[in-house]
Order: sequence, then C-alpha cells, then structure tokens
Amino acid sequence: MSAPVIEAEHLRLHYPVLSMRARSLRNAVLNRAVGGRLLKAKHETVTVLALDGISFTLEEGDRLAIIGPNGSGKSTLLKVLAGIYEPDTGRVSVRGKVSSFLDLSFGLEHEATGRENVKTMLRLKGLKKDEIEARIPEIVAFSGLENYFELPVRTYSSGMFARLLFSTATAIDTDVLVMDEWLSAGDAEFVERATARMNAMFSSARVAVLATHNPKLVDTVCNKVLVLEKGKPLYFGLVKDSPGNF
Ligand SMILES: Nc1ncnc2c1ncn2[C@@H]1O[C@H](COP(=O)(O)OP(=O)(O)OP(=O)(O)O)[C@@H](O)[C@H]1O
Repeated sequence: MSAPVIEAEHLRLHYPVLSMRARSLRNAVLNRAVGGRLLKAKHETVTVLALDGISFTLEEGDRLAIIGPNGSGKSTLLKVLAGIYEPDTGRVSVRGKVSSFLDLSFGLEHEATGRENVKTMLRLKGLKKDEIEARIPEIVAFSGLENYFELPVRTYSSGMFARLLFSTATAIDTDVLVMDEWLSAGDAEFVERATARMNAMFSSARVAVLATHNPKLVDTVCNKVLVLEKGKPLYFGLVKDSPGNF
C-alpha cells in the first residue's frame, strides 16, 4: 500500500486571545484594586484551545468532511493542513501540492488591475513567469470579466471579485484540496459553471478535505468524516459507519 497522503498526529493549537496588556483599562482598575500586584502578570496571555488532540490519516482517494458546531475548530484545522498555522504540538505531514482557497485574496491590491492581481496571486502560489502567462487566457475566459480584467479591482462588484478569485484559485493544479465550505459565487450562470469546476477539482484531487455544515455534501461527496466538538475529535472514520446524522 502507498504512503498516506495526509498524516496528522496529536495536533494541539492555542490562540492567544487577550494579553493582560490588551486588557489595559480593566487592568488599570484591577491593578489599583489589588494594589499593583497585577504588574507581575503583564506578560501573561489568555488563550483558547482551538485544537485538542486531533489525529487522522488520509489515503489516496479519500474525501474527508470536517463537521462540528460553530467554533469547534474546523477552519483552524484546515489552516494547519494548509501550512498557514503551525500547531503548538503534534505533527502534520502532507505529501503533495496543497491548494487551500483559504487565503484567496491574500496579497490583493485594490488599485491594481485584475490581470496584475492574478499574476501576483499566482506568483504567491509559487508559479513561475511562463506558467503564469500560460494560465492567464483560461482565467480570463472562465471569469467572463472581459474588459474589466484590465481595470483596477476597486471598480469591481462583489460578484466580479468572486469571479476573479475563483477563476484564479481553480486554475492551479493540485494534489490536496483543502476547502472551507463549497465555493460558489456570482450570478446563476457563473455558479453553474463554478459548481461543475468544483466537482471536477474535488474528484480529481488525490485527497480532498472539506469543512462543512451541509449534511448533504457529507453524504454525497465524502467517504470519511471527522466530527469536532470544542476542538476535540468525537469521531473519525467512514461516513457510512459514523454514528448520527449530519
Ligand atoms: N484568530 C483567532 N484568534 C483567537 N481565537 C480564535 C481565532 N480564530 C478562531 N478562534 C477561536 O478558536 C476556536 C475555533 O475556531 P474555528 O474558526 O476554527 O471554528 P470553526 O469550527 O471553523 O467555526 P465556524 O463553523 O463558526 O466557522 C473558537 O473558539 C474561536 O473563537
């Protein structure tokens, strides 16, 4: 059997939420009340434990749904898988090129044109100049932006913006697809084409991971599920063997 595509072992991650310094007004009042003793705690940070002991392995062909209530750690786990966040402890190894769609508009410049922004986004994804040039005609065509492609993105409607980001993000070859909800954006005509493209990408990736609140997607496009609650794993395994309905 070939090596797993994703191995996550005992992942834990805390977010710093409030430093004692950030609570300065409350601090000042408190500090006076306790006669200055709070100063001793000035470097302390209040944290939230967003991931607590997450382990799983995904093989070639697996389609994982991550489900759980708001704040259960889904997006945080996706960011760890995409290499955006480092876990505090534990280890994640991903074999292959990851497309995450989580940081789509990262680096976007509002005064720059659609074309210039596409180049920047692809460069940030690690593509070389000739690879970028080769992809642009298809991105222009799929986005349907026509002349708007040459205008600053500050002139775009939100639908146009979504077209630009989606067309660019899905123009990149990927081994491992990591998504926060199913991407679809824009007007009805574009949503139809975008959905078809998402389906194709989702089924052609070696491994795909989707965080979702949509039970229908879990049943129809995924074979495995990880159920999170307050950052802890409640269940990981095959959708067909999982307890409860989504
Ligand atoms: N940047 C941040 N700073 C501090 N705390 C954060 C940050 N991002 C998330 N959290 C906290 O971490 C926990 C997990 O959040 P996360 O966004 O991963 O949950 P989620 O399951 O994706 O939620 P949702 O379904 O609402 O998108 C929550 O308690 C949240 O408040």
